[in-house]
Amino acid sequence: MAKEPARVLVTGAAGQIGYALVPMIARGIMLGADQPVILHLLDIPPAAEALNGVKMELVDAAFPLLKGVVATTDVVEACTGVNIAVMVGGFPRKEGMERKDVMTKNVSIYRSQASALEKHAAPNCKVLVVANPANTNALILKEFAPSIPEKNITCLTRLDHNRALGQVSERLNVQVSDVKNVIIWGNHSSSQYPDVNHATVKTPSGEKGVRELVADDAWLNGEFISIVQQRGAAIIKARKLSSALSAASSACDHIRDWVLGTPEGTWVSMGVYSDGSYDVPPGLIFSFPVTCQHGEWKIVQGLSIDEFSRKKLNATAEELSEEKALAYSCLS
Ligand SMILES: NC(=O)c1ccc[n+]([C@@H]2O[C@H](COP(=O)([O-])OP(=O)(O)OC[C@H]3O[C@@H](n4cnc5c(N)ncnc54)[C@H](O)[C@@H]3O)[C@@H](O)[C@H]2O)c1
Ligand SMILES: O=C(O)C[C@H](O)C(=O)O
Repeated sequence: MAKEPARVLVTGAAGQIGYALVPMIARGIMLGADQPVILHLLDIPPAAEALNGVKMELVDAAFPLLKGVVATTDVVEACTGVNIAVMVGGFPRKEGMERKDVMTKNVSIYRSQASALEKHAAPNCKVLVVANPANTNALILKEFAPSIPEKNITCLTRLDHNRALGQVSERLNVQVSDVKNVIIWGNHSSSQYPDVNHATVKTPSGEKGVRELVADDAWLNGEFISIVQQRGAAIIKARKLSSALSAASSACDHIRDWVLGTPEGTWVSMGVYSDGSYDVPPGLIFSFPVTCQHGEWKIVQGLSIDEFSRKKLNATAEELSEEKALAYSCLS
């Protein structure tokens, strides 16, 4: 029997990530090739005409899985009945700006959209915040939507995770699909810690550790980390726009794995509400290694953390605590 359509909200749908993301969702890349979808597209009134253009193109593409499009500038209409909410809407970082610069503009948006989601989304709606500062926007959303379970509110660090996989694959000249279990710890910012200590590569003679294969700790502890941390800025420098196709694709990866599960023996990175695992302060949205099953994520436990990693985890946690304080000061 055909599945009921899932309602998927994309905020900021007239923007560049939105434009890349909505056809991916309508093609089944996010929720599977057997899952019909109804897209809810939200943007602000100045973008209403462009948003309508996106809707026209979705109709023109005649996606078999797409069972309807609600394109609106009304947040209540946009949030009503949604099962998945991908929060892309906001003010993007421009060349030379730090994430903190966009904080004031974005936290007030996330506060008001939290209330709309809380009141009007479907029960058990899963939320992914993409807009920067992603971890802190997600935290604000959580704080102002207290009836949404905290496990349902996440932020995107899968793009950083995928970037780390990509860098290892380029360095070793192996297929990216053969690399797994990198970890992004912490903030989706330049303080994040891309960790390869538990990452492996599938080789003809079995799985081997990335550290062993790269055999260059100076590169792994230095340039590799900086490349991944600074990749967003490098894309902005090259395109004069922030990443869009890779962000959209990674948002699909995040939701697909969350809903449909991670492959056996593989973990992914997700920004989730900290329960104090790995001595990360509770009460932050922090990127951890997670596995997913039956629509629930679980932090991978028991990984060894050496002194180098400990310092990096502490630094990114500290930045997130500062962002949290700054966000609250912007709200008052
Ligand atoms: N977490 C990640 O990995 C990641 C990666 C890339 C970009 N980003 C962030 O994603 C966000 C979107 O990037 P983009 O390149 O698509 O930006 P964009 O400027 O092209 O699009 C943003 C859209 O949001 C809309 N918008 C603004 N305020 C809104 C509101 N209150 N409600 C609904 N829509 C609103 C704008 O009108 C615009 O259409 C930015 O914050 C960017 O920094 C995050
Ligand atoms: O760095 C940015 O602001 C853009 C985005 O978060 C990215 O990682 O590409």
